[in-house]
Amino acid sequence: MKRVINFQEEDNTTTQDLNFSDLVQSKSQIKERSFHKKQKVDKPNRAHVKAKRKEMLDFRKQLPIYSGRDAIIKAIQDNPSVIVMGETGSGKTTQIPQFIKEAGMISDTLGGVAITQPRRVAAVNLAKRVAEETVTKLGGQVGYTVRFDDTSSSHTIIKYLTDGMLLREILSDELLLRYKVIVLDEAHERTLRTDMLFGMVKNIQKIRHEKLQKGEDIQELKIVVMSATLDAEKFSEFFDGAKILYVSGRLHPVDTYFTNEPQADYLDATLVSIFQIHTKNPHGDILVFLPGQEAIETLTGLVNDYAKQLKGKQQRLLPCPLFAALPPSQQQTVFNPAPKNTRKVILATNIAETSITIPGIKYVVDCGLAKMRGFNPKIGVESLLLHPISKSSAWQRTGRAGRERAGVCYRLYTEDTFRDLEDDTIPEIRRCNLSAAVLSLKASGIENVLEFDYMDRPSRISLVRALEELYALGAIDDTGKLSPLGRKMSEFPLDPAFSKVLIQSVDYGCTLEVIAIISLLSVDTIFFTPSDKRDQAAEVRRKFLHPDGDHLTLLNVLKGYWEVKGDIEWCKENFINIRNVKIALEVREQLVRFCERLDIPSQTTCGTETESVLKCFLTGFFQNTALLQPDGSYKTVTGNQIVKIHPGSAMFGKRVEGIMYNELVFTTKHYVRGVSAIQAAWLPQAAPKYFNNKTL
Ligand SMILES: Nc1ncnc2c1ncn2[C@@H]1O[C@H](COP(=O)(O)OP(=O)(O)OP(=O)(O)O)[C@@H](O)[C@H]1O
Repeated sequence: MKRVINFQEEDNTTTQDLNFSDLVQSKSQIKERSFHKKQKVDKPNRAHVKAKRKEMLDFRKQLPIYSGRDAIIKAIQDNPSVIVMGETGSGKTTQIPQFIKEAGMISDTLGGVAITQPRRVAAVNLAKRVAEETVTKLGGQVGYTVRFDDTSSSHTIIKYLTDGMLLREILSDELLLRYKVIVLDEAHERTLRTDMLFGMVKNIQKIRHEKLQKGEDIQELKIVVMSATLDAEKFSEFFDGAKILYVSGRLHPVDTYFTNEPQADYLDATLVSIFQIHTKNPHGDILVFLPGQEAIETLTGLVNDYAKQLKGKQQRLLPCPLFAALPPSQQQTVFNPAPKNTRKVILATNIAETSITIPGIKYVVDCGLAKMRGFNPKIGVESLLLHPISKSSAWQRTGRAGRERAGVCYRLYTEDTFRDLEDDTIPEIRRCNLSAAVLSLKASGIENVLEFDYMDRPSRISLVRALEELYALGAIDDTGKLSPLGRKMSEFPLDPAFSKVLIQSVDYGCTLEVIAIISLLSVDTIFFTPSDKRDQAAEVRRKFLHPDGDHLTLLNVLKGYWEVKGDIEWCKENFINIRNVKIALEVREQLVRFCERLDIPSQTTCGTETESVLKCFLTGFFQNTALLQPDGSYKTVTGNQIVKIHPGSAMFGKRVEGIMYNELVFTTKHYVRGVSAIQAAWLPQAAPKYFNNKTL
């Protein structure tokens, strides 16, 4: 190891103060009564089930939230909306839905409870846990629904689902009649979808109330908003003066340490901390928060290398990556217990930041950084930059320890740095491209998106830009109404431009190619470029390069991969990132299934007519184009921005009449990625309405 990091214990008076006042502590008066079972249990299992129920009930009773059970039930019964603030791990997400059920507020006839989560991995694992606590089969009383995976059934009355899935359900059940209670969990995250749900669910509650007043046979909708770290007053105000409940206490303590000095290199600091914990601290798995996939992969390699050098009778150290692009089956493996004599070190992005309990975790290492998406609506440039996290994120990260036993959190920044952090992360709705959100609002019947009830209103220019983009894509008509094409686009779990390309691919006869390319573009990169072998990797990969650019180059790699049936040695020799190719192939399968469901023939192929593929992509990306200037630079058709082709592109250093790109990202310069050659004459064909009045 190169060096040691000195940590300083936190100053309890300043950093532990989360303002959890107004304790809900009255002892539960309600007798447990609601573990009635639906499924048949064989006789020999009865004793086991009974014992399991008792064990689970005993566990639940220890959770801080359990003592506030009566007060929580009463608040939900007496108020249309309730905000619940409770420390991480206090039991909000797993217990409140069970309390609601035990109080008889939900049933097959009254409607169930939906609990939204910003991330699928949380929805899946919470449903599994609550099924275990209720000693029922997953998919019975308790289930989950996430993209491409639904374990809920007609008997499910406690359903965990991603915010995106609830938005999708509104498309087919506009008053969410299947639910009596909607729980919006981890509200502090302020994802774009959760923010849209705030306004939509509030509106649905109002409509249901009005209908009830008119004597219609309908249930009031109850709304519960939960988090450990949110501005409760602000939420209460938005939800018409919702009652606020504070739940104090956590199950196990977490000691928090800061570094004495700022750390110049967060990767190095993380590596040193992992080994310090591993060599000096008692047993317990480690959860490390890192900003992105690249950092995770680098560190996985480094941990493996250094672990081999450990002397003596050390436990093994097993790095386990966890990031959104990993296939769900691989994500699930971090929840498995570590093999004997092994310490797991989970290297995760902020997908592990909220809601989840990873068994075995005792130590959390927080590098204090996250990659944040930004969007400049004036020029349509997205950015993905490294940012310090907010205090709220830091507390959530800390809260992943102390869930099964006492824990320790090492923050790789100083206490002064922590004090200077923003309280909350800026809501996504204020910093993202809104075209997908606006399409979704329109599809759920909200005509005037400018006047929608936003908790934090996005800038007018972002909304107008999104409307313009959707109009140009043909998703909305001259009057702003959703077109039949727009409705179809809203059914896809893709950005609007990609959905349009996929729908158009039928006319261009290249759906097979388009699905493959979209899948390959969905991962960071399918190439593997070690820093010490850059030139060798570039040389070896020349054989895949297609003269027309990245889209067809990706297809060439996939063809090569299929020819050798995904041979590992072939991938190594050719510097192909086998794991990312596999992830892309899973996405591909999902998209094929999606097309089948929407009656889109997914097998049409243009064979060697590759021009069709590029023309087809242009129907979605005609605004992401740039033309060659006399001085050799490229200037965007929309926005007149000078852009550079990313060095990793097949088009790098080439001069062609025009280029189309999938992404324009600002990192150190305005770089375009996913680039292919086009002809200016193709543009009016791809988007006649848009280019009608433009001179190219
Ligand atoms: N999958 C699991 N395996 C083991 N224990 C679990 C699991 N899920 C939850 N628990 C236990 O239940 C407790 C309560 O978890 P729950 O998710 O309900 O808390 P929470 O208040 O919603 O936390 P957060 O704010 O972090 O989402 C945890 O602290 C942990 O002890």
